[in-house]
This record gives sequence, structure tokens and C-alpha cells, in this order.
Amino acid sequence: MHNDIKEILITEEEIAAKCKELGEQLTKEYEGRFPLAIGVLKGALPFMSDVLRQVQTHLEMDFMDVSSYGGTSMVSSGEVKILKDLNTKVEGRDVLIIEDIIDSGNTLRYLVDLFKYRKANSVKIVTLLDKPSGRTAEIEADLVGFEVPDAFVVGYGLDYDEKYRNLPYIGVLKPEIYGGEE
Ligand SMILES: O=P(O)(O)OC[C@H]1O[C@H](OP(=O)(O)OP(=O)(O)O)[C@H](O)[C@@H]1O
Ligand code: HPA
Ligand SMILES: [Mg+2]
Repeated sequence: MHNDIKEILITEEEIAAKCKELGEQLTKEYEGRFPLAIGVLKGALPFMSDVLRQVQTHLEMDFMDVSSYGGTSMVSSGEVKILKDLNTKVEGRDVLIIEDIIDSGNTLRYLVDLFKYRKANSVKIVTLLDKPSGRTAEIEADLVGFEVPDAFVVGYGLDYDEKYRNLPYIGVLKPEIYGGEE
């Protein structure tokens, strides 16, 4: 375990098993269709890579880079900025948004509204993590890997100040790392 991590919440093995399970559900959902799978950079990268390799139907991949947490901030600014838009037209497509976490819900609320405005045929969300205690916007995922408690989690794509994205598990930081109290 990395020295800055207080506790592992979800192990590498648990994540792998969940990706297989979610991949099977997505295969059923999109059988015979050609969905547009949109990964939300940067956090969703490891999950997108692992879950989509478990999907047994054709799909197209594209990426959006949006951000609402700056630097060391652990609360959403509420303002979602597009840093990189899609290369693909959304109109008429079955869009599957792939996320690492829904916390306040601001990011996904913004993206779902954007893709509906761009006339997607359908918009669904698969997220590895759901933190319901953080929610301020009204949004739910169609598929959820794991529910996490009211703590700032890192690893497997999720960062604190751009670090820890490459950890293979989901963990909680030691409070001294972000200057918090025990
Ligand atoms: O539900 P919310 O409160 O909107 O939080 C969830 C979003 O915040 C994080 O991304 P961030 O904006 O930090 O960008 P990153 O993925 O590049 O770290 C995370 O990866 C989600 O996309
Ligand atoms: N950890 C890392 N990034 C995040 C989180 C979190 O708990 N919530 C929203 N973005
Ligand atoms: Mg982040």
C-alpha cells in the first residue's frame, strides 16, 4: 500500500470483477447497436479501458475533458468547464457516458443536458463509484459499480492535486496529506 493511503476501500481484484459484471450488462444493453462511449477525462481513463474491454458489441469511443475541481480543491466549484470537446457528432447516437465518480453530480448533470441538447437518441451513464452523500445536482447513474462513503477517495483514475491516479485500487488519503484533521 502507498505510504499516503490510510485505508484501501476497494481492491484491484474487486474492481476487475466489477468491470466484468458491468461489461456483461452493457453487452446486453447495447447488443446489435453501435453506441458512442464517451469517457470523461481524466479520471475515467482506467475504468473506461477496463470496462469496455469486457463489452462484446461494437462501439465507438470518444473523449471529453471537463473540469470543475481545481488543484487541491475537494469541493466542486459548481462550474463545469469544457477543456476538450468531442470529435464525434452526438445527434441520433446512443451515448454511454463513462465516469469514475458521481459526487456533487454537477459534471454529469452538465454532460447529460449537453448531449440531450445535441439530440442524442439516448444517454446512459455508467460510473465506477457513486458518493450519494455529496450530491447537490439531481442526477443518477444507470449502472453503478460501488457506493463510497462521505470521504475524498483517490486511485484508479481519481486524483488529489493530480497525484494517485495510477494507484490500482480505490483508497482514502491520510488526513495529513491534505492538511485535514483525523
Ligand atoms: O459529481 P462531481 O462533483 O461533478 O464530481 C465528479 C467529477 O469530478 C472529477 O473530475 P475533475 O473535474 O476533478 O477532473 P479530473 O477527472 O481530470 O480529475 C471526477 O473525475 C468526475 O468527473
Ligand atoms: N476523489 C477524487 N476526485 C473527486 C472526488 C473524490 O472523492 N469527488 C469528485 N472528484
Ligand atoms: Mg479530479
